[in-house]
Amino acid sequence: MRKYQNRIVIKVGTSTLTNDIGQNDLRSFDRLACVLSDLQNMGYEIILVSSGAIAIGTNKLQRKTRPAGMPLKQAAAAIGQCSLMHLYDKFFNDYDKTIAQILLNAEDMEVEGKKENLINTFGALLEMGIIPVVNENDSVSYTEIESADRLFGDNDMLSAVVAVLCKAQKLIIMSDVDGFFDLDPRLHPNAKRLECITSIGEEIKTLAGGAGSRRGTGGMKTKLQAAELATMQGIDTVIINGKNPSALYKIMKGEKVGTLFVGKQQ
Ligand SMILES: Nc1ncnc2c1ncn2[C@@H]1O[C@H](COP(=O)(O)OP(=O)(O)O)[C@@H](O)[C@H]1O
Ligand SMILES: N[C@@H](CCC(=O)OP(=O)(O)O)C(=O)O
Repeated sequence: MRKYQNRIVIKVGTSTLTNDIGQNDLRSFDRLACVLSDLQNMGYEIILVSSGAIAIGTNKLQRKTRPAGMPLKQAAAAIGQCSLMHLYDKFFNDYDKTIAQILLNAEDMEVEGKKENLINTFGALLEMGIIPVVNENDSVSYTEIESADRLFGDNDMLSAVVAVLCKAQKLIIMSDVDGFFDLDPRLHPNAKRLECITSIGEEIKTLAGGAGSRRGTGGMKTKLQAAELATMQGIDTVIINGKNPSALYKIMKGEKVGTLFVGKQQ
């Protein structure tokens, strides 16, 4: 697959955008907007895939825990998506950047006409120097929130699908840990980070556990699935800690940060 050398897809998870008591982590939003705007000033084309709608909506509804029933989860996503985009708009605006919202579901990519439209929309936005902010269209697709195998029920996977669709050079997945470890670092303090993974075999898959916080979904399992999809198409995928987005500068310089999954030679 021919790729756009300066195009990068960055995915940020709920665990980075909200704090331990479920409130919006404004410093995280600000740091992220600053670094992504700066990278765009350096000539990179940026596509942001952002989770957070359900958690932010839950917070806005003054509920302590994520709603259990599907209609309420979808309602929370609809409420939270507005706040999420308002926050991004505000922080990116501080750095003179315009953003655009794209809500989509994995099945949209399977319909040829829709796929073409999406490619054209992304292309037009990027050409105008606008930063697309993508999330699942949670209020119309319950499979995205609660599918049994979660293959497409997660923004990790959606970010890989977007990276392939947009022929990105790199996919960066930001989480609340420093990368992919040989054991879940929250449960095993002595777990070791793997710096570079050239092939995602069964051995690696058994190391990936589920979500670490009550706010995150999917954990490393879905990040690994995303890395597998992207690397198969030759897209290097890096998992880093979202609390330190300035690590992105290092990645662009080819320095080792987090865990790199090397894209297959095409
Ligand atoms: N092998 C592993 N290496 C690193 N983290 C892991 C691993 N297995 C499970 N995890 C868990 O995955 C969590 C990150 O995923 P998740 O909770 O879904 O967050 P996010 O909102 O960033 O997607 C970490 O907090 C960690 O507890
Ligand atoms: N679309 C959902 C995100 C679901 C999801 O994948 O969350 P996360 O594991 O934090 O990336 C939302 O915006 O709340």
